[in-house]
Parts: sequence; structure tokens; C-alpha cells
Amino acid sequence: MAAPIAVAIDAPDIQTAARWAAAVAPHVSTLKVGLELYLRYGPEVVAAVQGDRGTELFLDLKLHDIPATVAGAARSVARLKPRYLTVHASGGADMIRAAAEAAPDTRIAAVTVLTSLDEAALAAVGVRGPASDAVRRLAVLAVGAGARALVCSPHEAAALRAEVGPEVTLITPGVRPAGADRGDQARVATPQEALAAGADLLVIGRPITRAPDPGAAAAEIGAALRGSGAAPA
Ligand SMILES: O=c1ccn([C@@H]2O[C@H](COP(=O)(O)O)[C@@H](O)[C@H]2O)c(=O)[nH]1
Repeated sequence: MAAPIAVAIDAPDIQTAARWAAAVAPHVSTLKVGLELYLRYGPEVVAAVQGDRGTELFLDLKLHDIPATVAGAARSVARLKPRYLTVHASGGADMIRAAAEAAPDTRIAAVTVLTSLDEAALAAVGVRGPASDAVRRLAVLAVGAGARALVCSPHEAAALRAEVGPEVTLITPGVRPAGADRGDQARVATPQEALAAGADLLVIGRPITRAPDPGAAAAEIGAALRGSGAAPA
């Protein structure tokens, strides 16, 4: 069974993206296309990454604009049939609702608080208190407005699961195998910790794509999850 991992295909060009996608697709459930590739190539890169690999598409465009503009953007990409499309929860309830209505076959995934932000960085943009408070507040707002998935760090997954129930997909970036470089991520945990906290889908990019053999790295993380009992065998 493919591991519940969305590999962040944050590649500099379409050839590298297709190569990484082919290597990791046999081992994971989902491939994530984000701003770096989509802004350069548009839908063409989705076809190159997805092919007919049998993986789900996660379009991580983090939309954030007035409701009418976000609705139009969501309609524009709905034909690519993404399983998930991200919007920033801080865009507000009307914006999230507009996205959900414009792409009814896609799970709108609301990004709560970016996993690169710690408490000091949040304070600098005027958000006081622990990240978990802001995450909870934004998550409740987003689900109330029609988001069917939430993006949070593994640190907040258990509390959000208790808050929003089993139907909402919890997606966690900020995942690092033990000993891996955390890079620009601030709120991190291991794959096993993230699943144990209640995450449904782990977003992992550089620890896989920057490995000498991305396919082997993805397979190894998937096997470790199954071995620990965190993911189904
Ligand atoms: O809060 C968020 C939301 C999205 N991301 C995205 O996930 C990947 C993480 O990649 P790594 O290389 O594993 O750090 C990346 O595409 C981000 O845009 C996030 O990190 N945090």
C-alpha cells in the first residue's frame, strides 16, 4: 500500500520534476505541485508530474485574494482534477467558501499557520501567543466555511483532530525523518510522530527529493512508517 505521503515536487525545471515524480510515485499516495513549478509551467507541469502514475494530485497554490478572484482561480484549475487545492485560511470565510463552491470535486485545504513560522515570527506579524492558538482559530473558521482539509504542523494535529473530527483531512508539512536537516521549517516532527498525532497525509519534500536516490528515500520512509505500525502494511 502506498504510504500516506505527498512528495513536494519543488523542482527547478520540468525535466527534474518528471524524474522525481517517476522515482517516488510507486511508493507514495500523492504528488504535490507548488508555486515554483506551477508559476513557471502552468498545467503542462501537472501533466508531466502526474502522467498516468495512479497518484493523487495536490495543487499547493495557496490562493489568497478576494472571494471572486479566488473562485475564478479555483474554477481555472478544477479541470486538472486536483484532489487537494490550498488556500490561506487567513483569507477569511467568504474566500474559502467561494473556493469550495467553485471546485466542488476538490478538497479545499486551508493553510492555517505556515510551518516555517515560530512564535517569534508570528509575533513580528502581529499574531500574539502560541502558534497552536492561531491554528485552532483559523481551522475552525475554515471548516465552517467549507474547507474539507487543513494544513497544519504535526505539533497541532492532535488538537485539531479533536476539534474538527474524523472527516476533515489533516495535512502536515514540517515533517523530517530523525536527523534530517530542518531547513527553513520551524514546527517539525518525524513522520511517525506526525501520523501518531492524527495526520492523514504527510508532506515531505527535500528529505526525499534531495536524497541521492529519491525513490529509495521515499520507499525507506514508507517502510519505516509501516514497520512502526503508524501506517497500514
Ligand atoms: O505550512 C506549510 C504549507 C506548505 N508547505 C509546503 O510543503 C513543502 C515542504 O517541503 P520540505 O522540503 O519538506 O520542507 C513545500 O512545498 C512547502 O511549500 C510548508 O512547508 N508549510
